[in-house]
Parts: sequence; C-alpha cells; structure tokens
Amino acid sequence: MSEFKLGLIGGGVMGEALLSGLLAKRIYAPEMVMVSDPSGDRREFLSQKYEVGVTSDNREVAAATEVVLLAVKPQIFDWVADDLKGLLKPGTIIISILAGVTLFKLERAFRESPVIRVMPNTPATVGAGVSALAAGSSVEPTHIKRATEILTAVGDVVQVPEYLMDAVTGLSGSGPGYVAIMIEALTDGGVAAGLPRAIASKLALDTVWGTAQLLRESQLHPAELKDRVTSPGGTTIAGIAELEAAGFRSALIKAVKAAGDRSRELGS
Ligand SMILES: NC(=O)C1=CN([C@@H]2O[C@H](COP(=O)(O)OP(=O)(O)OC[C@H]3O[C@@H](n4cnc5c(N)ncnc54)[C@H](OP(=O)(O)O)[C@@H]3O)[C@@H](O)[C@H]2O)C=CC1
Ligand SMILES: O=C(O)[C@@H]1CCC=N1
Repeated sequence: MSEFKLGLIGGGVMGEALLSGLLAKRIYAPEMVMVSDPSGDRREFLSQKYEVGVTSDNREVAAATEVVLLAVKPQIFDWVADDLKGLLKPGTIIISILAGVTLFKLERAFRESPVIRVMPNTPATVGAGVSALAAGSSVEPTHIKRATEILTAVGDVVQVPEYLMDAVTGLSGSGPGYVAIMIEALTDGGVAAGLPRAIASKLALDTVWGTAQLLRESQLHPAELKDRVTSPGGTTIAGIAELEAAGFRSALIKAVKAAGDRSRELGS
C-alpha cells in the first residue's frame, strides 16, 4: 500500500473508474486519497461510496498530496493548471489522463514536477482496462513504477513514445464506445430476426466477449478465426458480404483515425 498521498482532480467517469480500482486493489487506503470536484452531489457520492476525502478546491488537493491525477476535461486544462501554480509540493508527480493534452503543455504548466501522460479506458471500472503511458523529460524509473502500479490496478499497461498517444486515444481510449455500439446493433439485428430483446442482448454480449477471449487465449489471427467460422456457401459469408458492402471495416478504420485527429485538436 502506498505511503504517498494521491490527489484526484475531477471525480467523473474516468476518475471514479481509476479510484475504485486503486482502492479495491489496496494500492491506496481511502484516507490516503483526496478528490476534488465542483459538484456537491458528486463529492457526497464519492465520499459515501469510497470513504475518500473530498473538496471543491483543487488547490487543497495539490498542496496535500504527492501524486496528482488530473481527470478533468481537456477543454479546462489551462484554467485548472493556472489555479495550481506554486502550490504543488516539490517533486509531486503529475499523471494526466486528458485526451490530447501533450507532455509539452503539461511540462510548461508544472515546471517543477515529473509529468506522465496516460490514456486509460472505461473497462478500467471493472479491472479490465488497458492504458498507454508516455513519460515526460524529467521522469525517472521510480515515477514510471508508481504510475504503472496505479494503472495496473485497473488493467494492462503499455508504454509508448508520446507521438503515438493520439492514435492510442482513437483506438483503446474511445474504442469502448465503438464496441458498445456494435453490441447494441447486434442485439437489434437479433430482434429484427425475431429474438426477444433480453435473449438477443445476452447472445450479442457473450459473442463479443467470447470472441475476444478466444483470440486472446489462442493467439489466433482474427482473419484465421473468421475463416474458421465461415463455411463454404454458409450463413457467415452471407453476413460478411453485407458488412463488406456497407463498408464496416473502412468505417472502423476511419473512426479510429477521426478520434485520434480529434485528440490532437483537443490538445492544440
Ligand atoms: N471517459 C472516458 O472513456 C475517458 C476519458 N478520458 C479523459 O478523462 C478526462 C475526464 O473524462 P470523463 O471522466 O469522461 O469526464 P467527466 O465529465 O465524467 O469527469 C470530469 C469531472 O471533472 C469535474 N470538473 C469540472 N470542472 C472541474 C474543475 N475545475 N476542477 C475539478 N473537477 C472539475 C466534472 O464535474 P462537472 O461534471 O460537475 O463539471 C466531472 O465530475 C478527460 O480529460 C478525458 O479526455 C481518458 C480516457 C477515457
Ligand atoms: O471522448 C473522449 O474525449 C474521451 C477520451 C477517450 C475516451 N473518452
């Protein structure tokens, strides 16, 4: 369990996902964590559910903790960073999960601190996330170790050079949104084919889950698995022909690219 205090600035969806994982895995004890959020209802909820300290004042978090996890929207980064000027303890590690916000911007805003840019994803909520991290220029191995410890509490971690972070954001950061739409659409397809919605929903979810598990455990190439499902003149090739005609692959490729481009835009 960490003897350093953790500050979470922004207790929204992703902040809570990380918080719940860290507490569940006992990386932090609740009394070692302070969360700031402007919403009184949100603070009340987080303090009741996780028994962490809460405040509406980001400055209080900055002054009292040794690792600061930034989890606000990228659009308010400049304002939040300005507000913290001169308050961080020397050597406080800044871990930012803000889409698009570059190490250059982070280092300019927090000159005295090692900064780490991270892109997690929402499956972190159930410990099944995957995060990529990129380290700033004054980061030392101990800082990477601490950040990795935090992120492995909620899933897998990869380290990448910073120029790849927008691409990561377009794929694994935003990816849960694409997969959720796919599951919803598969369910609707089942309903269109006559299945009761509850059964269609279970079949859609378990099919995506099972396929991912099979690919992961067997190390099969996805194309190989597709070939194994596809009997000559059978049902799957009839379905695949429709997906190809509708540009399914191309739509996914473009989605990842567009989300990565948007990440770059958010940081500029
Ligand atoms: N959601 C996701 O899948 C992922 C998100 N991210 C990144 O995580 C960050 C947060 O996203 P997400 O959790 O989805 O967004 P949320 O809106 O759910 O969370 C942001 C939280 O910050 C609060 N907040 C607003 N202003 C301030 C402030 N000045 N000081 C402190 N807290 C403030 C918000 O309160 P209020 O709502 O009252 O304004 C909200 O509770 C973003 O930068 C995003 O790029 C990264 C990976 C995945
Ligand atoms: O949509 C967003 O901007 C955030 C970043 C990655 C996932 N959600």
